[in-house]
Amino acid sequence: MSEMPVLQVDELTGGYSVGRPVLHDISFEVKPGEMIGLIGLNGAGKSTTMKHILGLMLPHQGGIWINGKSRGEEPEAYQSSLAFVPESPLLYEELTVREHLEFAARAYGVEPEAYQERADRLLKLFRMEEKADSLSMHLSKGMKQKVMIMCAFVARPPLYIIDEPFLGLDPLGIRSLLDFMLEIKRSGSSILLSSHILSTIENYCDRFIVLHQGRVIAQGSLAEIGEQAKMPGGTLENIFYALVKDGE
Ligand SMILES: Nc1ncnc2c1ncn2[C@@H]1O[C@H](COP(=O)(O)OP(=O)(O)OP(=O)(O)O)[C@@H](O)[C@H]1O
Repeated sequence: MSEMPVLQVDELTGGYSVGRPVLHDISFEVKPGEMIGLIGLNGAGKSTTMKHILGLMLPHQGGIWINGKSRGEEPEAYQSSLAFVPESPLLYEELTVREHLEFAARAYGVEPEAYQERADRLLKLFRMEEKADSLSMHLSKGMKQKVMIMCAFVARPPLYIIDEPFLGLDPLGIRSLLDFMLEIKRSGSSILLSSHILSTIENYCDRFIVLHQGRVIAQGSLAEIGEQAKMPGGTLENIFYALVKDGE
């Protein structure tokens, strides 16, 4: 019997108004310990897919299950099974970095000891120790992005949804995030990651889902989508380019 997916998206049609879907018949799965790259041009539907998974938007058709449960069936279990890193940082200006981490830990019911250990580790990893007691309004753009990332990783849910996390991060921050995501994966959690920086994610994701104009036009490992694009052995960027050009 195959392993139960952490996330199952089945024939999802959805969007911002019922008569005008922007997602059409999207199906894919994320298995435990997998890192999946969701890639597509601007407006392809990556963030909209994520908003549906997060429960911020309701499917017009089809369904979404986390560990076999839909949001309608078990809203609390569903919601506590995922953590989200949004594309642009949303912080409370008058809270410090540490207060943000504490707030996130409390929201996810993280035990104080585990919180302390994780917060110290994350502050060190993202070189934010000196800023731990700074108000978020006094942080640089990249530092704000790091706070969002650290808040998500203070919790240990089975599924992380991460929307274009690299923008604004310096090269050390990008490397720290990639290495940390590998560690999270090894511990059994799964990651759905969207990014335009294809060369960065190429060697880190187990599989890719290529969205184009709200449809999945290819999915699989780099080798598999390379075959689908008739470009075996190609780089992710070349494969992606061939797929979307064909999809026009
Ligand atoms: N709040 C909104 N209301 C109506 N339409 C929207 C809204 N947000 C996005 N859309 C539309 O939905 C479609 C998919 O957009 P989405 O934001 O999911 O793309 P994306 O793949 O995340 O793009 P990007 O790479 O630019 O972040 C686009 O046609 C966009 O215009």
